[in-house]
Amino acid sequence: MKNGFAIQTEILTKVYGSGNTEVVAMQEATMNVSRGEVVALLGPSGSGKSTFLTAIGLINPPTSGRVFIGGQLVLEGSRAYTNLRAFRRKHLGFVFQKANLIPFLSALENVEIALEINGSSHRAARIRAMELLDYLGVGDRAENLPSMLSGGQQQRVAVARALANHPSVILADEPTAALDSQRGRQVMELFAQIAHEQSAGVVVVTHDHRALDVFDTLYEMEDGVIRKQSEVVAS
Ligand SMILES: Nc1ncnc2c1ncn2[C@@H]1O[C@H](COP(=O)(O)OP(=O)(O)OP(=O)(O)O)[C@@H](O)[C@H]1O
Repeated sequence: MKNGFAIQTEILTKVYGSGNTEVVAMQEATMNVSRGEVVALLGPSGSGKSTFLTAIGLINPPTSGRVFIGGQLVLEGSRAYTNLRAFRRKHLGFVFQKANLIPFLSALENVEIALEINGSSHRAARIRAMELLDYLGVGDRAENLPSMLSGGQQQRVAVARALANHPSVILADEPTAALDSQRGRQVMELFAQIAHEQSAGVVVVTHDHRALDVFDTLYEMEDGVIRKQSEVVAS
């Protein structure tokens, strides 16, 4: 059952704790991300951005509400409609604030391993990993260990790893926090390029307001509520 959406959420709510320690971290959060759309999710610290991202990333299920990925119902509250680990590996790519590369593997091997875990042969993994590093502009650093790469180069390798299995959804949590503004902008531009060229839905949580023009859509989260930026401006 395919439709034009990479991600759809219906009134996601997340409540942590109970009684007087109860925190409503996310309230009726609804967001539709098309294939090929790159979205920024902004908002102050503690507003619920990570809670939302980890819910659509199938890591931290919502208390209630539904998550669809590629038109398929995957979660309804904490009830899973599929094997979440396998589904995550196949359909989702994650990029974090720090590249989190395996320090004793080369850039190439860091990407290869993501493919081999998913069943690729060593030979096929090597070819695809090299293609990805070239695509991301770090092909010439393939044999280097992460410690020999700059922060921006490491982040590009992390993006290559996230793309390895052709995910339909890419989720990034403050991917430019450790980068200077020029390299941060390049990484944001890369996300836009990936969304447009690979028809993936991309959601980037960011505090970085310097490169917002690369995004198709901006959402703002405040006190657990998500609104599209145009609605924020209009109100
Ligand atoms: N495991 C948890 N148990 C209890 N409360 C939590 C838990 N995780 C998050 N919260 C609370 O939920 C709210 C939203 O947190 P969340 O981490 O989603 O915000 P955020 O917008 O990602 O913040 P930041 O930008 O600082 O990362 C906060 O009030 C936080 O304290």
